[in-house]
Amino acid sequence: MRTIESLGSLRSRTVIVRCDLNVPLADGVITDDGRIRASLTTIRELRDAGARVVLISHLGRPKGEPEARFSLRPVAARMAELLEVPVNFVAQTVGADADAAITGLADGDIVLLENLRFNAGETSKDEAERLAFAKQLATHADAFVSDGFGVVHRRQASVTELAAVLPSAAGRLVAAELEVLERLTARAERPYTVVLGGSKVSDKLGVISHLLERVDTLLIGGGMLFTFLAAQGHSVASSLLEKDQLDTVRGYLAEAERRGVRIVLPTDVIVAAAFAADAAHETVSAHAIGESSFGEAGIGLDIGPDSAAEFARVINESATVFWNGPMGVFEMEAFAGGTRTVAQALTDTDGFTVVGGGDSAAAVRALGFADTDFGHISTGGGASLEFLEGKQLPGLEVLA
Ligand SMILES: Nc1ncnc2c1ncn2[C@@H]1O[C@H](COP(=O)(O)OP(=O)(O)O)[C@@H](O)[C@H]1O
Ligand SMILES: O=C(OP(=O)(O)O)[C@H](O)COP(=O)(O)O
Repeated sequence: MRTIESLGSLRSRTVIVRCDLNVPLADGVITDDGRIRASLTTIRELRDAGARVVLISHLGRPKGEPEARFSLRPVAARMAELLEVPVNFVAQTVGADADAAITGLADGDIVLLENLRFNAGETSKDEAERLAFAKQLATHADAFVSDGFGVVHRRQASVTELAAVLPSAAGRLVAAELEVLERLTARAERPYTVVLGGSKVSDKLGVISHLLERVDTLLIGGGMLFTFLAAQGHSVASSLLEKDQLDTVRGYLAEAERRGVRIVLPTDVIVAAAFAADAAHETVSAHAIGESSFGEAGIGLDIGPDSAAEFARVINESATVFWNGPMGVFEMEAFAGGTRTVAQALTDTDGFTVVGGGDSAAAVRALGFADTDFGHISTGGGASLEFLEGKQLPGLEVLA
């Protein structure tokens, strides 16, 4: 992969840096700045080299037009604090204000543009539209550094097309992530366990068929577990469910059995009356979610204590563990227990452990664990999962 060195001298050159600054926010306040910190190495290096630095990123999933709650403005402020230099924020991604801010940069200056996904071209399915948007982004730039590891699995304008219209290279975060994640591919020490949870269920179900070729055990928690329970014929009441994936999941269960891969599903679940921090809740058998006191209104928001203990036991016996996706709605204390037990097990095991994903990383830090408690904390969840399933990632292919 091309490195920053391949771009030659960057003094007085305008360099666009694609970061993944998609941080969790609560009422406009950043609750975990891990992804901002992870992007600083490349930014500092470019600044020190005398480059004029233009930072771009997405935040959340706005649908091609501006939405105030997804603004990157708070990120610029936090980045300036961490770098201890000004980071100018422009409330526009492309257009006259962005042009003026970029052309006005002096050597070493940094500007952060507004959320890429406020523009339909960024995530368009139409390659010509993505290319047109990438060309707009590239108007005043001399080079492109791709450092948003969390999005390298996305075919989006700022990830793939931008790399084609400018001299481009991988940033230091992307390079560092790949170096560590290599240990989770063919060289992974066995037994190898992958723990899956979170809420991006349809994205993550897709990786399972390839993971079955590579791992010994899959532990399933988070929002994804209900599609598995439903596929086995159990009622899940109002829990998160991907109805159109039931047959696919039945296929995974059969395939796992054929291959001798263990898929461990929770045996107990914490069911709540509503999706709220103070909702009434109770622990029920995973096979009787519909029979909780809340009937069909019940929502499964965490794995139960027996399941968490079983997951911990499997993790402790593993030589390699990759974990993506919280086991429950950890943002609410009543539903953080499963995530806490799994995090503790990763810190206790002698095996090599990797936690991947914006929310998973935020979860372990929010629960009081330190980055050094794990072998590696990856900034990418979906990206690292697709990498370890052996897929060619579009955002990396364009840098080869
Ligand atoms: N049972 C559940 N129902 C609904 N949401 C859940 C459930 N379990 C976990 N979540 C949510 O999943 C989110 C994180 O999912 P995801 O984005 O897939 O993880 P990551 O960013 O680590 O890849 C968290 O905000 C958490 O509240
Ligand atoms: O948060 C992210 O991914 P993750 O939840 O898999 O870690 C990345 O910023 C990618 O975001 P996306 O899944 O909306 O493309």
